[in-house]
Amino acid sequence: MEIKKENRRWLDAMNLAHPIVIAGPCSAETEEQVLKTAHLLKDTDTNVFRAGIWKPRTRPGGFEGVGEKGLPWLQKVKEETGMLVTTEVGNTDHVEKALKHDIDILWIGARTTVNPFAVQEIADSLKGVDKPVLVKNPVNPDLPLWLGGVERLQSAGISQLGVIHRGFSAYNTMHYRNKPKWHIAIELKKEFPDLPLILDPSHICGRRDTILDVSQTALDLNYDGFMIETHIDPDNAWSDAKQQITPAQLNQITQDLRIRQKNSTAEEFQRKLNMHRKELDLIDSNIIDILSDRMGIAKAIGKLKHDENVAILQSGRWADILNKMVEDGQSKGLSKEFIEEIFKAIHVESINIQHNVK
Ligand SMILES: C=C(O[C@@H]1C=C(C(=O)O)C=C[C@H]1O)C(=O)O
Repeated sequence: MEIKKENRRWLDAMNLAHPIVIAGPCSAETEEQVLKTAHLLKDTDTNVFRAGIWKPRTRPGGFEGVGEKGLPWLQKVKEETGMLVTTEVGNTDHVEKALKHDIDILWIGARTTVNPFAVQEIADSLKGVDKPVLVKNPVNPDLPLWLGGVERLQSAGISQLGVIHRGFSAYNTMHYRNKPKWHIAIELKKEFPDLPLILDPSHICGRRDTILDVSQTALDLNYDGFMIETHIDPDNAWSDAKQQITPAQLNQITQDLRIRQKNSTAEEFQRKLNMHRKELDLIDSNIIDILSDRMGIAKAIGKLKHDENVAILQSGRWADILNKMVEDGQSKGLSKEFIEEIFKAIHVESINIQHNVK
């Protein structure tokens, strides 16, 4: 897949002085709730109004969205506020209805992106339609699957594209609802720098108090903007109540965010940056040397075990190492999560190396 500047023309054409802000309720509930929220958002940095019309719920029986009757409410938002409007489409019927009501931007949700059949059907039903389509990451941390969704749209002739990072389901999410796994978005940005990348902190955080912090991380990583769930009365929202914020809170967040410039040519900045980068290069080489030495020793242990017919995995020893390293790391300001991730990767590689000892 090749992504060109042309694929981000919908965003560039807006000529925004700040990252794009897509805001609005998780779900359209009533016409009054939609319009009240929209009128409050009109006076913030919000550029695009969002509202879920069809809601994919984990279990049946909950509120599954108001359906087609909510689409005219979005049209009214457009007429009365001038904001563009967007909603999620999960099948061809949604696409047809959203187009009939002239929704400006469509997005494909995380639970749809996981299914190539569903994405292909949506892509086919969008043939000849010149509207931006944004693809949320699949619930599982699979970058090729995410990009595959974009590629299916592109192959169907949709040229205005973008992706939304909403985090990934995980067994142990710590304080997130969905783990951000920033490295996946960093990888995506490296491969496709022109593909608009939008953060959905609401689904990553699952709560209100961490939205600013997570959004700032995205700005530090040069994201193009945000999709943030916003409701006039979040506590009484019919879906995702815990993570929605009021328009006033959204306004505060967008004011508190620090927008970074992409780079600086200031001489002193460049001199110091280059110096520190040289230091990092040296340390990175040392890390590789140390890892290679460690794996050499693991190989020797593997040989001993092989000759003595002893199992490779030694859970007690491994648990001791992990505990000790987490403790050591924390005493030096490194987070438990980070140390665990690194040492789990080291352990798996060590096991693989021992496994290959003949
Ligand atoms: C190297 C060993 O084998 C495995 C790998 C370990 C490691 O790389 O530190 C620790 C315990 C074992 O699960 C060992 O038994 O010490």
